Amino acid sequence: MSSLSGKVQTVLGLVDPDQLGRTMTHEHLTMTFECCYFPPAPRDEAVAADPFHMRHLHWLRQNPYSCRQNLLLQQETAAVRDELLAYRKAGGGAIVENTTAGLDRDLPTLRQLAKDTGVHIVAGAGYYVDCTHSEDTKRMSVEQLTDVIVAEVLHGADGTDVRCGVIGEIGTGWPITASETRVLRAAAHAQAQLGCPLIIHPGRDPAAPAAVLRILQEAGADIGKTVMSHLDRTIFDEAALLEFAQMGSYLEYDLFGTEMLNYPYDLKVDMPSDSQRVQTLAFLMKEGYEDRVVIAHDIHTKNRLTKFGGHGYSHILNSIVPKMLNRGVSQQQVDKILVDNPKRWLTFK
Ligand SMILES: CC(=O)NCCS(=O)(=O)O
Repeated sequence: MSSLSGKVQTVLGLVDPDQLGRTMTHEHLTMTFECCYFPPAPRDEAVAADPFHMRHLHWLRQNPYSCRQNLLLQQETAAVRDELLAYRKAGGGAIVENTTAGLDRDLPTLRQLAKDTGVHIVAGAGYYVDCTHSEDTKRMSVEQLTDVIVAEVLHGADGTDVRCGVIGEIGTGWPITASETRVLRAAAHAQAQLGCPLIIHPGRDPAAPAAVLRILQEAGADIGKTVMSHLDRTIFDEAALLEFAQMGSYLEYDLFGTEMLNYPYDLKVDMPSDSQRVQTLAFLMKEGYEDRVVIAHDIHTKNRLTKFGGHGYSHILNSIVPKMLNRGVSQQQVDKILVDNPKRWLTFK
């Protein structure tokens, strides 16, 4: 049994799991998403160069990845601080900050935000998707990658003494690359050593989540202590969702607040509305998965902050929870989704 056993590791140190309260399991507070810039249509180039005006709000919400400035969330720390204070007022207690290597993780800023706001912040260890892996990362063996991830949890990451409390989001695309497979195996080995929570960003294909879990399983991961993110843009068919759910990971719906007609990374995808997300949660409750569901907003662009007319980090607490209750999800189930499931997942074995 390690000294972390029975505790949650935040950027300010170990805490008792009961201290977390309502927890968003997938957010970003400071990061860059430049790796996923998607050039605008030629007719939109002028708007994309300067979109932060009321008259462009609709365009920005529909095309968040086509404006370079919008991808620099790390420029908005003061606004994020205000948002976290509002999140606490709305009844929020904790946030899992999923920024890993490749997205400009900034642990000193996370520590300062936790001090300034009183929100418990859990930071992520490991690597994002292949296109962000450095040449060094691509050359590393599974054992070397495992050592890095373990050190990020036990000693601190990026040359700081700020320790990560979760592995991930570990990024994968579709098909899964050789480098991503090595990182997945390393994440599994590190999780097996540490007994810690793990969270995955799957590729954009309905087969991707199960393919990732199979790699993790073979490498000795604890699937019951693993969150599969972004299911709202990945698995649409109910039978396929139930088949995936049987593999035993946590099921994460984490794009609350994102409503767009054309999802640029895969035009075949119809991005669901928040109402459809709530319907899916109600379906999973009916099917008996109340102990396996977690939710969040995955804020990763500026336009989603209230400063820029977005929904902010309190949207779920202020607007989605009432909708869930109105659609047949019980208060006890809401509490499981927001408090009990994140707490169980985040507690080291
Ligand atoms: C930061 C991040 O990876 N967000 C997910 C965006 S996606 O469009 O759902 O892949």
